[in-house]
Amino acid sequence: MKISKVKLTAVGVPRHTGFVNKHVIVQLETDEGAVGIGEMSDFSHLPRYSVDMKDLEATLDSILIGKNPFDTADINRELDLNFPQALYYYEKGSFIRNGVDTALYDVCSKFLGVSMSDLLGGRQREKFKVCYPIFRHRFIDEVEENIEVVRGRLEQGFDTFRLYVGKNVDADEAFLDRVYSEFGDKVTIKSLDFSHLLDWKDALRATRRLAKYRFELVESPAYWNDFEGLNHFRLQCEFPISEHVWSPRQQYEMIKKDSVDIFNIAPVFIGGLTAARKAAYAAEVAGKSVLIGTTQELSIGTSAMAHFGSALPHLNYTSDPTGPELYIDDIVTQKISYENGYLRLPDRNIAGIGVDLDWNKIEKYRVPDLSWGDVSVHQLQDRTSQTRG
Ligand SMILES: O=C(O)C(=O)C[C@@H](O)[C@H](O)C(=O)O
Ligand SMILES: [Mg+2]
Ligand SMILES: [Mg+2]
Repeated sequence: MKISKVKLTAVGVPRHTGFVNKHVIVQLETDEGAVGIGEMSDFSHLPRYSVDMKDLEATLDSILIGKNPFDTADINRELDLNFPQALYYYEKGSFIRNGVDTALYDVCSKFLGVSMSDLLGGRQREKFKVCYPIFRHRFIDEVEENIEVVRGRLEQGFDTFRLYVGKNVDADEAFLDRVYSEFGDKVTIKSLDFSHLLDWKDALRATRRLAKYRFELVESPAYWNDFEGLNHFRLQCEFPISEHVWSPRQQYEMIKKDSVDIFNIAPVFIGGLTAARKAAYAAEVAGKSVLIGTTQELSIGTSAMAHFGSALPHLNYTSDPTGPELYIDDIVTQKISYENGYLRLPDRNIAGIGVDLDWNKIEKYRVPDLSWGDVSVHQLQDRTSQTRG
């Protein structure tokens, strides 16, 4: 089997918060007729550093056409050379590599007539627990809006939430207080996520202040790539620490400096399923736990993560992929499904990734390019369409 064509299509899909995220759908056509799909998810991070779609399609054509899609190691090596790791969380080269790598696994599993999970280690589970995000409070009056989100999602079966914190700790505290007084044991707060906004000492002060409330772990409580800072935090904090993995080098440093307890692994941030599997094996060798993170993918990206997560032996904490619930719509015929707060894998009898493109939806949300108008830092950090300063 040989790759004969690469097609990229950009879509802009709004979230319930009003914020529109742009994603690129990848189609890899082959001379055998099988077509693989993938998703380069959420280009809204760093919007002013924009990728030219035409140019990218031509580059991928030149790398991929004529290649056997089963040569995932060789193709990933070449993608790595063209879109190298940059030791940065939101590096767009990783998003690009991820979209292509997903499509490779999809086309190979479709060709073989097996579920994508069968190429990723098989299935230890048919579903795994996920949590719903509560985006960062800037103003105290956002607390009630977010309590409303908890109320609504709880009714849908999501009983576990994660909270972005660190910008207005009074509001963070007020939110936790309201959550536990209204919902008590019905609700679990999985994590406080500082998103690298604070120096580790400031993050430690805020964590100590919020520690009277129940939560399971603390994420990204230091500036990015501050491996020693994370280690200092970890040794002084009773909660397990998680950090996203965005390059093999960064993961190596975190292992060497004993910076974390849990690696938050998302294929989009490490550049593909192949890279994510390596990161998961490295975590296992180092004796660390894993959870699956997210950039808030649509159903294609989320399905790929469901397959990836099905085989992980040390998926010990609640994971994050809830994108299909955050967006007002999707671009597949049948969305990936959630049940009582669990992400369900597509049926094992379905060959490939388990979701199909819906071209009516794609036409509805199609955008010509990945460029952005004016967006504020707050809108980007807080994933909202609100322009309040
Ligand atoms: O755990 C995280 O950190 C995220 O989920 C990052 C978010 O910014 C996410 O990528 C989003 O787009 O909401
Ligand atoms: Mg995070
Ligand atoms: Mg994102």
